[in-house]
Amino acid sequence: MAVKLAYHANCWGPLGGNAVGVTSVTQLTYRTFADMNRAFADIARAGYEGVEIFDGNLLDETPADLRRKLADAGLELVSTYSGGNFIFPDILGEELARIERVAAAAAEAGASHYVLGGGAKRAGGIRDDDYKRLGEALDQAGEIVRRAGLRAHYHPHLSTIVEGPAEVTRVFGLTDLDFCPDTAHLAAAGGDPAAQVREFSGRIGLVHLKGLQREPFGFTPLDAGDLDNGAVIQALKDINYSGWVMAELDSWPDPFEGAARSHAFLKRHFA
Ligand SMILES: O=C1C[C@@H](O)[C@H](O)[C@@H](O)C1=O
Repeated sequence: MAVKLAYHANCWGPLGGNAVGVTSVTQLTYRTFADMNRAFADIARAGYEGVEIFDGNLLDETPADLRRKLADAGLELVSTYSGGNFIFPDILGEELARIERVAAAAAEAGASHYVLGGGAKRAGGIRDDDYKRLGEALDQAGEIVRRAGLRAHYHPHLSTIVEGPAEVTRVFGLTDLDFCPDTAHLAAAGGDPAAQVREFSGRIGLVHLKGLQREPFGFTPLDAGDLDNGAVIQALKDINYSGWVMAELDSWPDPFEGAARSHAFLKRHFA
């Protein structure tokens, strides 16, 4: 099994959104408020070959500058990540325009994957046809991403309408997109990430792994917390997964130390 190890650059500062997006949804990118040079240097020093960055950080600079910066650090841009509401027809065109802009920049910067999260929860609660709207929007986004030359993946996420295992199974019956399992989000929502890897064995082209501590709630490096990421890696081996494995950790007191610990864990389990 050939896997390559990558790390998300979201751990070197607070996570947030582009403030202009408060009044213009087409500008509503995700971002990490951090020195990306430091993030890239630490990720490479921890032993990873690739990196994922949020769409907002991607659009901060020209694709050529980003490519140069990553090459200097010895890293490959694997993927970018965008969130979206995806269930409101009035703003969907704006969200898709953003995805088109981001996909073009990501492709030019050398990325091969695009991760999408989201599906908004309404003030009045989830409506049954929100899942159909989400599935259709994801397929449209997927087509845009494919045209740019990237592979699109949907990433279930806490606080969206796709959290628990029944919702995960439902949405993948409504979209053709690949499944990007995020072990901590799936487990926190009551799922069994190893079982979900097996359930969607033919549809996984990128994986997000992080540790989860249930009490008090928090994400951890892969060698800590209550979630058995070793069992998930065994499931990936059993389905002959090959490709990028992306470790991540939204925040950690010493981001380099967190990245290095997860790298050691991955090396041990994929050996
Ligand atoms: O998809 C994600 C985006 C962010 O909410 C966060 O960095 C991370 O936990 C995640 O999985």
